[in-house]
Amino acid sequence: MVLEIEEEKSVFFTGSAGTGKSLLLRAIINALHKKHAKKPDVISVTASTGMAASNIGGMTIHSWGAITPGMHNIEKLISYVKTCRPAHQRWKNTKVLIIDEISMVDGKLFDTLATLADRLRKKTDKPFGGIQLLVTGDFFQLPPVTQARQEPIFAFESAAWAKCIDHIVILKEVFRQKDSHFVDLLNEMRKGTISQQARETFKSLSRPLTFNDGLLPTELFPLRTEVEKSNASRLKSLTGTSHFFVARDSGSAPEDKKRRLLENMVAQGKLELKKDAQVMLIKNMDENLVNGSVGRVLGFYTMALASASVSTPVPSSAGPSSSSKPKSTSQETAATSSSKATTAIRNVQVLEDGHTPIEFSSITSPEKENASPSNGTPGNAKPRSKAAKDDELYPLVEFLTPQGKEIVLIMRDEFRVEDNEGKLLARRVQVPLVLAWAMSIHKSQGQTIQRVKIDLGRVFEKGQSYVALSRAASLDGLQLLRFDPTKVAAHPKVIKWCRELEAKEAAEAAGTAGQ
Ligand SMILES: Nc1ncnc2c1ncn2[C@@H]1O[C@H](COP(=O)(O)OP(=O)(O)OP(=O)(O)O)[C@@H](O)[C@H]1O
Repeated sequence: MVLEIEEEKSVFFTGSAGTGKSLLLRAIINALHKKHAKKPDVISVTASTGMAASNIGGMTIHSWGAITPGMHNIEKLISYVKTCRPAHQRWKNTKVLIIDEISMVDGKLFDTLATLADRLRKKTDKPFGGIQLLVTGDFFQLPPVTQARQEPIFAFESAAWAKCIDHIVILKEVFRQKDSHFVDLLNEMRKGTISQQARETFKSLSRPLTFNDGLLPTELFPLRTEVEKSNASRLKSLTGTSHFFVARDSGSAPEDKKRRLLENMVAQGKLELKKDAQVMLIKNMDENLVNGSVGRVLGFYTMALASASVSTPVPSSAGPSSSSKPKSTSQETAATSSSKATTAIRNVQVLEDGHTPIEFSSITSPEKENASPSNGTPGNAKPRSKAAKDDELYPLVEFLTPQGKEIVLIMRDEFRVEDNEGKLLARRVQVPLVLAWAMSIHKSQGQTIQRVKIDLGRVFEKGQSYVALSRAASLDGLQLLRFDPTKVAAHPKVIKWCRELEAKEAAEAAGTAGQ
């Protein structure tokens, strides 16, 4: 595939859930940015949804191309693009266009993009105006959003697809799930041929999941209202004091538009948390702590106190101030700072009570926090001068990660919406957490979740079941209620397309072997 990309061919790489498409895409983007460091605007990074785009540091395909959703009149679209100078420049300057989560790109939109590229760029015989496409996603996952449950038209059905895509790569090895039995079950779902044995296994997953660390499986729902209801009732049942985090909002959009933009953000306007609340991180920090990591709130502490509780490694002379020993965490070293992660204090050490930060330094209470920590390495903390001023109490969260557990103080982070010209329309500064007893299947796409609960009785759209089930890292971490084989069926158009693709791949492989 590297060769094909270097030869400037347009490539679509796909594979079932967890085969590493996102990881590979990030590596490709990094390599391209390095290669074109002197002319970064020749690389355009986009995705079908805002969430997928933010995970790869890109923008939605609609924003990138200045496309008004639902508008298919090419002349009007061309006139509009020409009034948006940055978008027009992007159309003219881009050499490589990356599109992630292609399964949610409507076939008609794909044709529109191809026509716009032909019309807005210098004349060429090459398809898509000569732009090299690097496209990824899995058509067995969520389909394009349609009006009134109309039949979706997938990108592979568009006239432009066959002309533009030169090379298709199917990734085969699944990395998310280590258990080959689980991988086989998910593959049966993909193909729409679920054996009797697989049915029995799926049915047996209705048992309750219990863990002794207070973290419950995250329940995945098709609708946002169901998610909100479930999280609210769980939070209400906790007896602790509520801590409210009110977002600091700003931006230059007119008030009405700004309100709408802010309402659509994953980060909430008013986040209510309590000790023991189950939460999910909504920003990527590194490979270990990602958008989707689930944890439990241990308590609320200042940044200075948490900074004083980080140790690299635990200094022999500076043990905890009480006789209690540090509770072991999977990572005994403080995290190195990452340019993206500027709003958390990583690897906070706590006492044996499981929630109180150890004070390695001389700081003993929030009141004394102007003192500088002598031993602690404040992980990714902001400079001390800012810390001294910041006396807000932030949630200290114990996250469950693929490497074990990590305790982190989560501070405020920035969420932005910009227009086609890069102007800041809306900005929200908020703690990057949401309640995580429940979440929507839509938001879970792309994530790996250690513990998942799904009620298939609620699922109504093709692809939803596969996305939901394939988020689970293991069968041990999956609870499945009301299993119904008809609810896990993939879209027949996708099954047919995939069979043809695999048959073509097998024929090509046989041809190569026979030469
Ligand atoms: N080559 C690899 N070696 C080891 N682990 C990998 C590799 N590729 C991916 N992983 C891990 O497997 C998990 C799933 O990877 P990733 O999210 O990239 O898959 P995906 O194909 O994009 O999945 P989905 O379609 O469900 O979004 C991640 O935890 C990732 O770190």
